[in-house]
Amino acid sequence: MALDRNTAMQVADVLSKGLPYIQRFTGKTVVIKYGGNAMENEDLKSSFARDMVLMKLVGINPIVVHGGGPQIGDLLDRLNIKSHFVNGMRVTDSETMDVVEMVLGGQVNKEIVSLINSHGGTAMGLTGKDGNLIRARKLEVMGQNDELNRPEIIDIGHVGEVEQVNTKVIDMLTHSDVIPVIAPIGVGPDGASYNINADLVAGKVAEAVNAEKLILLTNVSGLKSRDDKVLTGLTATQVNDLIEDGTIHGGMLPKIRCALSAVENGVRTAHIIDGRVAHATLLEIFTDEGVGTLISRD
Ligand SMILES: Nc1ncnc2c1ncn2[C@@H]1O[C@H](COP(=O)(O)OP(=O)(O)O)[C@@H](O)[C@H]1O
Ligand SMILES: CC(=O)N[C@@H](CCC(=O)OP(=O)(O)O)C(=O)O
Repeated sequence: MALDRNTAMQVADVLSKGLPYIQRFTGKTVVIKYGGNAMENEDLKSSFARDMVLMKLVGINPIVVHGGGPQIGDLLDRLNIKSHFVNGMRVTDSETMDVVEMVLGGQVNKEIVSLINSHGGTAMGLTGKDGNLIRARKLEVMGQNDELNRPEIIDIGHVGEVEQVNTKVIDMLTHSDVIPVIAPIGVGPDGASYNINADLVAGKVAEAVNAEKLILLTNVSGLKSRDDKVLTGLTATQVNDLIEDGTIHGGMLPKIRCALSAVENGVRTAHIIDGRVAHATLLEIFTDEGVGTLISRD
């Protein structure tokens, strides 16, 4: 059906307003951490997939790193396997690692790949094991030994941190028309699998590819002040102050830490945005206002 003249003018106006952003970001790489709420609702899923396809078509290179904590939790429940977290990391024994690998590398990764492809893109899914994309080492977590009243390293199993990202594999894909979709599983020197927090992987991938932006989709409207207002623009020093005075805590802490590390290691800006808003990624890239918190170097 043809658009009426007014609507057609509005469409032309919106497209034309996107021009400066397309000019600024074409040829640049943007790493997007996708997870949480944005992955559980059909409309949000398809708006995310369309955003990735559109970005690619206007010359931006999107790289998707996904989570899937709730999906791992669901399958563990169905299998009657208990799961708990230390410092925001899932304690991962061998049995849990098998489930993590099945859910992240199989179910969630392939769902995102086919979602993007069904909207006209060409996405390819990888775990950190494919092409040795994410080399990992065991993560050492400090805890308190109450009996001896001193800190000690707690063994949380097959949980890793990123040692190195093989950018050759990513370059191969981004220089073609392919959108890489990465599951946060790392590989150790002996070929073992490591379960890695998806925010950490997104941050390290963004650093390794010198991304223009790291975008972390989450379930709040952005980084908030003590009186619950979204803080729209912050420098690294301001973020450090908010960590020190306790304004940032819980699940936001690891997210913010990897955003900070990213901007301090070459990524131009990091964005914490609301994954519950349709087309959140597009709004963040193609408008000045954005939809969350922008963190930049000092
Ligand atoms: N200053 C803050 N601003 C916003 N959220 C915060 C802040 N401090 C702590 N949080 C908490 O961090 C949560 C986001 O982290 P998390 O639940 O781990 O996100 P995700 O599941 O998207 O990775 C928010 O829902 C909120 O409860
Ligand atoms: C070590 C660790 O905790 N790994 C995460 C990996 C998935 C993830 O990070 O998913 P979200 O981003 O959706 O939370 C986990 O097992 O849940």
